[in-house]
Parts: sequence; C-alpha cells; structure tokens
Amino acid sequence: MSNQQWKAKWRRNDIAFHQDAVNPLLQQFWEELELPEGSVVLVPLCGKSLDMGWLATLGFRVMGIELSDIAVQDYFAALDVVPIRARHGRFAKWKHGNTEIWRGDLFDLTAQDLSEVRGLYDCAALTALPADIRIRYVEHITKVLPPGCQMLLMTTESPDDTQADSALEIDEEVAALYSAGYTVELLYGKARIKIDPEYPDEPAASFDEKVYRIRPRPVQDAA
Ligand SMILES: C[S@@+](CC[C@H](N)C(=O)[O-])C[C@H]1O[C@@H](n2cnc3c(N)ncnc32)[C@H](O)[C@@H]1O
Repeated sequence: MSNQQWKAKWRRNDIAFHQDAVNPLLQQFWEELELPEGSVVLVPLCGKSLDMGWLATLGFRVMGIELSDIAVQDYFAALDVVPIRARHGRFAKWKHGNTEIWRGDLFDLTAQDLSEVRGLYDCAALTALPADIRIRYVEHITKVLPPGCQMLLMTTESPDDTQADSALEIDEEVAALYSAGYTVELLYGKARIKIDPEYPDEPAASFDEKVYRIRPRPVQDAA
C-alpha cells in the first residue's frame, strides 16, 4: 500500500489491525532484550498501539513513527493528554511524558534521528509491508539504527506445509532479511487458527504466530 492508501485507511477508520489491549507476547518477551530502564525504544509503523503506553509505563522512552495524523491524535486523546508539537525536518513530533510519536514516513529517518535508540519493537510493521518493501524497510532501518540496537519482532506467518511444524522454525525470509549483521532467534512460535479481522467473512485461517529476538552480531562475525 502507498502512503496515501494508509492515510485513507485511517480516514475510513478501516483499522482492524488495531488491538484494544496490550500484546501479551510483548509483555511476556520484552525483558528478553534486557534493556535498561530509560532506554529509547523505536516503534516503527506504530499506529495508535497501546503497546507504546505499556513500554512507557515501564520507564522506557518511546519513539513511535507513524504516517497518519489521525493515529497520533487518537493515541494521545485516548490517554486524555495534550502533547507538545514541534517540527523536525519532514516530521511533526508529538510528545507527552516519555512518549514521542513522529508523524511522517519511516524512510525519511536518519541515523542522527535515531542516535539514542537502544531497542526496536516491531509489531505489524515488517509484516504490514509487501515483500519488496520489506527488503527496503530492513535495509533502511538497519542502516540508520545505532550499532548495538536489538529488536523484538512479532510476526504472523503462513504455515509452511513442507515442514512438520513450521511454527517452531525461523522463517527463511526473516533469517535472510537480517542475515547481514544480525542473529535471529525464535523466542516463541505457535500454530494458530483465527478469523482475520481484515476479512471477517472469510473462513478461519491457519497461521504461525512468532516472536523473534534480533541482535547485532559482534563486528568481527558480521559478514
Ligand atoms: C498494520 S498497521 C500496524 C500499526 C501498529 N503497529 C499496530 O500494531 O497496531 C501499519 C501502520 O503503519 C503505518 N505506516 C505504513 N507505512 C508507513 C511508513 N512508511 N512510515 C510510517 N508509518 C507507516 C500505517 O499508517 C499503519 O498505521
């Protein structure tokens, strides 16, 4: 989808991807990154995810990136707070407490913008993008993140019928996307069945739900 199409989706309130509760897998696995309290956590393609509030209440400094004004407005309105707004290059920064949401295009982020980031939480960011843009997304994000930054990646994947239990395997595409300088570990994988909220009239579909920890390889090991 183009940026205009995403913004139009928000205008139509066509946001079935939005969850009304904090992701329990985030709550279960976040501490695996062992980030010190106060670290800056990047949440790319954040929408108005409540997961950001959960990270902020743990004492992390949250930096969300989102295209849609509506998402950002809704996020702060739901907390009943009035954020301070400021311009930063091509972004509009909205800030309240230890949460900043930068309204703009992720591909406009620079290394300087992210110099303080120590962790990245990817929920429905990589997986929201089509395959060709996923490559561009990972290339860009890994180019502009500071060295040493770790990631927690949540995915929903189509089961691979050639494998006995593909939910317990690292997806080949995920491994390939991050192979240049990172190690990919599967922290959790479960085969599940559910109605896709984007297509509520379709029959329930099988999918693999996974959580990955992605950590930079020591420099001497990186290809
Ligand atoms: C599938 S939704 C996921 C939202 C959120 N992570 C969640 O779990 O609710 C993807 C979000 O990414 C935003 N988005 C898409 N492309 C973007 C880009 N290039 N830069 C910033 N945000 C983008 C969309 O507006 C949408 O809110």
